[in-house]
This record gives sequence, structure tokens and C-alpha cells, in this order.
Amino acid sequence: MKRPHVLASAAVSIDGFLDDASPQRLVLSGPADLDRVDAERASVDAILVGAGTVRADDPRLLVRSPDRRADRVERGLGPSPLRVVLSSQAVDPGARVLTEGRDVADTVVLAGTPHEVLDHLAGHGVVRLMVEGGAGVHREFLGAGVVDELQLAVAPRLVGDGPRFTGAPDEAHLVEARTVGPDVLLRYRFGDADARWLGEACSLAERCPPSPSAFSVGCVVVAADGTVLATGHSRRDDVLDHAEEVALRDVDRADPRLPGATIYTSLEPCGQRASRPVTCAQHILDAGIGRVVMAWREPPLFVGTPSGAARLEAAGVEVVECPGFEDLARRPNRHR
Ligand SMILES: NC(=O)C1=CN([C@@H]2O[C@H](COP(=O)(O)OP(=O)(O)OC[C@H]3O[C@@H](n4cnc5c(N)ncnc54)[C@H](OP(=O)(O)O)[C@@H]3O)[C@@H](O)[C@H]2O)C=CC1
Ligand SMILES: Nc1c(N[C@@H]2O[C@H](COP(=O)(O)O)[C@@H](O)[C@H]2O)[nH]c(=O)[nH]c1=O
Repeated sequence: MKRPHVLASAAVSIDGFLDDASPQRLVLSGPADLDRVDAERASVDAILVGAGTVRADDPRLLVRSPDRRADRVERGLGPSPLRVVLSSQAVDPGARVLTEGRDVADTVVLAGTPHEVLDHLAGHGVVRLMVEGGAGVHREFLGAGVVDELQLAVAPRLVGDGPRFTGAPDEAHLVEARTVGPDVLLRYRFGDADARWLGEACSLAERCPPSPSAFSVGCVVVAADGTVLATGHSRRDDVLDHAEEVALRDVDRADPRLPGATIYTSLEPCGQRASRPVTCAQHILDAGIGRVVMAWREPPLFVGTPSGAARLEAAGVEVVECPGFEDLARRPNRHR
């Protein structure tokens, strides 16, 4: 069984603190970033914090938005993800994570190394895990090399003293930087390039509006130098859209980087389709892309013998299958 995909999330001050030294809880994120974090919470199976955070902040760790809760239910999930507290001792029975929101999410208290905890959670169906901290847990999970994605919101504050955001000396690769209100969101991924971009494609698949009659797929087109040329997900602009189709709609077919580019996709590109005349395999061939990396070979659900990969290989395209990502790619499709 594959360990869960781990998304570590934290808000830090400009000087790298997670909190100040006062006993009051410090909220560093502005309202827009808190809402972004709420959307991330809604996209996972479990949210994990250490007991230090429960003692300091007394969080509820729930999805706040009623619309996001309803959307999760429509996808066949609970209204809010499982809550996980790491502790070697009993957690205060009055803590809000144990007393509030029990109608929308369960809470478990676990102890063990990060690998043991992740194995345990995988055994209970957790595919995407969000680690929200605090300082000790981030250090431990980053140190164990089990973090796939790090989302760091840098707030325009200087704090001066308090718990710091620290990790292990590993190379983080920036995948996105943007402002969110007054904060700056920095998204990093770890691992080799194929793992990073396939993880990104699987995260994009989570954005697809659910459909009982079509797959939810995400994809990223990346140039040889690591530049993202386009991204896409199923039903992005229209109910019939496939992920590769919408991504390739956004690229300039004369772009000289296309032959050296790789398209990362959570599902094998289609080789037959009923909804539109041109298949995704054909779109990839027309764009002249030389390499396809996919997470999940298409199961024979909507077409008898899926043939996209074979078609691409026959035309000389390198096709790489990364089976370690299959659970992640299947996750947005498990409502079916
Ligand atoms: N800005 C932000 O985004 C965030 C900031 N924070 C801040 O971080 C601070 C809390 O950080 P910190 O004090 O380091 O606490 P943590 O939340 O990192 O929790 C550490 C505790 O978790 C338990 N623990 C950790 N790993 C394990 C394990 N493998 N097995 C069993 N138990 C484990 C231990 O608790 P025990 O002693 O019970 O065994 C340990 O003392 C607070 O100030 C909080 O406000 C927190 C989250 C987000
Ligand atoms: N302070 C801080 C965060 N703190 C995280 O949010 C938790 C509280 O969430 P809730 O249960 O909804 O009240 C808290 O314990 C910690 O895990 N998160 C952020 O994105 N930005 C912030 O500035």
C-alpha cells in the first residue's frame, strides 16, 4: 500500500516564525489565505497536527465553508476530513478537536514515527494528508523525507521570537509563487522532476467538477527547462473537456519547446472517445510532444479497450507509467 501524499502547510512571518512567544494564539494568515487553507483542508482525507498545537491553539481542524462541506459530501466523502493528533500521552478531553464538530469529522490520537503514522493512515484509506504543524511536527515530517508538497504563506509581519519553521536540509523545488491578499504563497515540491509534476497533475485532478459519467483528470505540460507551459483538468471550461485537451488548447503549437516537453497526466490519455472527434492522444501527437508520464492506466470503464498509450508509443512518443501515483490519481474518481 502506498503511503499517503503529504501536503505540509504553514503560515510564517517574514522572519520565519510560526507564532510569537506570547500565550495568545497568533493568526499570521490574512482572511484570503485562511480561505485558501480551508479549500486545501477540503481537498484531503485527513488533517494532522501535534499535541503542542492542540495545547497552544486549541484548534477545531474543520472545513469551515458550508459549500465546501456540501461539495465533499457530493463526492462521497465526509463533510470534513479525519482529524489526527500526534501525542505520546492522553490529549486534554476538553480540547476542541475532541469535543467540537464530532458530527462532521472523527478525531484519532496517534503516536509513532512519521512512517508508522503514515502506514497506519494509509491502512484506513487516507490518500491525501495535510500536515498543519506545529514546529516540531513540521521538523519531524520534513526530516523523515515524507513531505511531497510544502505550502508556505509568508505574512507581512516581523515577530522576533517564538517557535520557528525549520526542517531538514533537502532541496525544495518551487512550483508556484503568488500573492494571496497581503500574504505571499510559496508552493514547493520535493523529489525528482517526474514525481513532482505528476503530484501536481494529481492535485489538479482534485479541481474537476465531479461527474458520474467521466473521469476526473489533471495534467501539466512542462518544458525541458522546467517551465510550466500549460495546465488543465477535466471539465475546466466545458462539461466535455478532457484535461490534456484544455491544457493543449492554451499552448502555442509553434512553441519550439514542445518537442522537448513532457505532459504529466493523472490518467492515460484517451485513445478513443465518444464526446468529441479528437482524442487526447491525437492532441498530444498534433502538438509534437515527445514524452508522456502518467499515473494510472485507463481502466475499461467507458471504452472497451483503452488504447491511448499504445497509440502514442506506436507514433514514437516515450510513455512512462508511474504506478506509485495510482491511488492519488484514483482519489477524485472514487465517488463512482
Ligand atoms: N503558523 C502556523 O501555520 C502554525 C503555527 N503553529 C504553532 O506551532 C506551535 C506548536 O508547535 P510545537 O510546540 O512544536 O508543537 P507540535 O504541534 O509540533 O507538537 C509537538 C508534540 O506533538 C507530539 N508528537 C510529535 N511527534 C510525535 C510522534 N511522532 N508521536 C507521538 N507524539 C508526537 C508530542 O506531544 P506529546 O508531548 O503530547 O507527546 C510533541 O511534544 C504553536 O505555537 C502553534 O501556534 C501550529 C500550527 C500551524
Ligand atoms: N496560525 C495559522 C494557522 N494555524 C493552524 O490553524 C489551526 C487553527 O485552525 P482552526 O481549527 O480552524 O481554528 C492551528 O492550530 C494551526 O494548525 N494556519 C494558517 O494557515 N495560518 C495561520 O496563521
